[in-house]
Amino acid sequence: MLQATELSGGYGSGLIVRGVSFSVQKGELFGILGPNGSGKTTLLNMISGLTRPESGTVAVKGKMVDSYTPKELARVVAVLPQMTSSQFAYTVKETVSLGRYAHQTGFFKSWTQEDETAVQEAMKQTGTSSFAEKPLSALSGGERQRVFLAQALAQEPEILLLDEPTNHLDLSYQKELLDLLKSMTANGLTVISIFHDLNLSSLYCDRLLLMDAGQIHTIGTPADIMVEQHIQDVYDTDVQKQPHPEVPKPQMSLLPNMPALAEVDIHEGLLEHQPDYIAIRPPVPLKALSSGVIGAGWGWRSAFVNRHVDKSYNMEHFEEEAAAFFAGKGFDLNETVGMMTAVKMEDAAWRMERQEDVSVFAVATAGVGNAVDVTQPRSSWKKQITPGTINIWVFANGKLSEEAFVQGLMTATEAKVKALADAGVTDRETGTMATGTSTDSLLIAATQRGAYQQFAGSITPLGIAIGRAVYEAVTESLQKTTKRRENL
Ligand SMILES: Nc1ncnc2c1ncn2[C@@H]1O[C@H](COP(=O)(O)OP(=O)(O)OP(=O)(O)O)[C@@H](O)[C@H]1O
Repeated sequence: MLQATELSGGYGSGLIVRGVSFSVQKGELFGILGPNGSGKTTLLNMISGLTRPESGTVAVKGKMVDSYTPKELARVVAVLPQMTSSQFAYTVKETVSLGRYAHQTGFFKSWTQEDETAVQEAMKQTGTSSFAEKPLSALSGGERQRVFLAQALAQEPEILLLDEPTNHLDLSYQKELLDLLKSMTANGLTVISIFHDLNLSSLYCDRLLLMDAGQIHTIGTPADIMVEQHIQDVYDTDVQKQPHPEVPKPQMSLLPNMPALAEVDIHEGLLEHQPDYIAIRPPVPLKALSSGVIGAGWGWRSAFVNRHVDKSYNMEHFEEEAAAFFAGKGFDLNETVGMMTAVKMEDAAWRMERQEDVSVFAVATAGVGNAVDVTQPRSSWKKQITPGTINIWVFANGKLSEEAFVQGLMTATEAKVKALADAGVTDRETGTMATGTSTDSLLIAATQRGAYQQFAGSITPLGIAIGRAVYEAVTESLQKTTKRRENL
């Protein structure tokens, strides 16, 4: 649809854009990224024919841009116009109607039904119909931006060129505009747009071109561009990549400059003992990965609670009931990991283990009424879920990689299984050694301060500390719950 070949040029002396070549296919949403002054607008102006390149060519639908008459080109390529104050006296509809000039023919340039339909449709698509008769001067910056988009759409182009179209738009209009562009590209419109927001461009664009000092740094899919090193090289800024929670597109988070943080230790002294729960409210939020009833998954958490419930506890609506309980005790549900167990809180056990430059504080409540050997065949859903469970908390006093978090979960699980084996716990249904219970829960939380721990496998300092602390805490809690059962 559009082919740029060896484009170079600028303003008078000196080249701003140097040797840029790329092609855009029909129906693509193609993003141009790059720092301030890297030449994005200059490149877009060359594509639209506004600026003549010093050398190189732009072909639109196989024909050189400079061989189109302005009107011919305007029927194919629309540019989101830049706002000027002289336009403020026009109404919204008049402004949008200007987009039709390329389609008007004949000396008197009469307004046809087709023109009217295109204008109405463009206003509808951009949500500007309701203020059609208002002057532009009476609109907010975001509303004006949408009016100019409507003007470009009224042109009914095949290629739409946009320079930071989400400028001035609030979150919901940014999404609406990009959803609209995406649906229009699905219907064959080709969109080439400059973006400043890396994450939005990664979410919506099919391909991206990353400019650096007038040249192409990288061109490719969002996954090709959203590489920490590329972004750091071009923007000279520290970023960290993570997956979008729902869409397979990478996202970048800025890493602010932070003062060196004082080390914090999670230890026994922080344990809060209540008759029906134990809790830790650490002095700083901890980065956590858990399977808690509340606060599962990744998050920064400022409270950890393990709550005792009776064996007859109705599990049917346990999520709502648990949320109400934790909130009632003053825990912020957005920042809390909450677990539940039939184990009495007096039977909780904990252990601190230090290994080289890292320490681990583990807390366990180990009830094995529902002990299961996961390696045995069985029907997949239990007849009756009862709250008999092993809940394990692993607090690591160190800075953990994501790899270490995942390995930490493995190491803690291995330690739990060994504790069960050594205690001779069996699966009642199969008579074989139990590997856990039917509803075990696990948390690993780290201060993210202190020595960096890349790994938490079984022979690393962190892994050894986790293995020892979890084994001892689970074993002691098992002894306590077993004793309580025997005394009944
Ligand atoms: N009309 C002009 N005359 C002279 N120099 C210009 C003109 N417009 C831009 N420049 C210069 O060209 C360089 C690239 O500008 P351009 O606007 O293309 O960058 P950009 O990547 O779009 O930047 P931004 O992200 O800030 O919008 C800048 O150094 C700028 O000062």
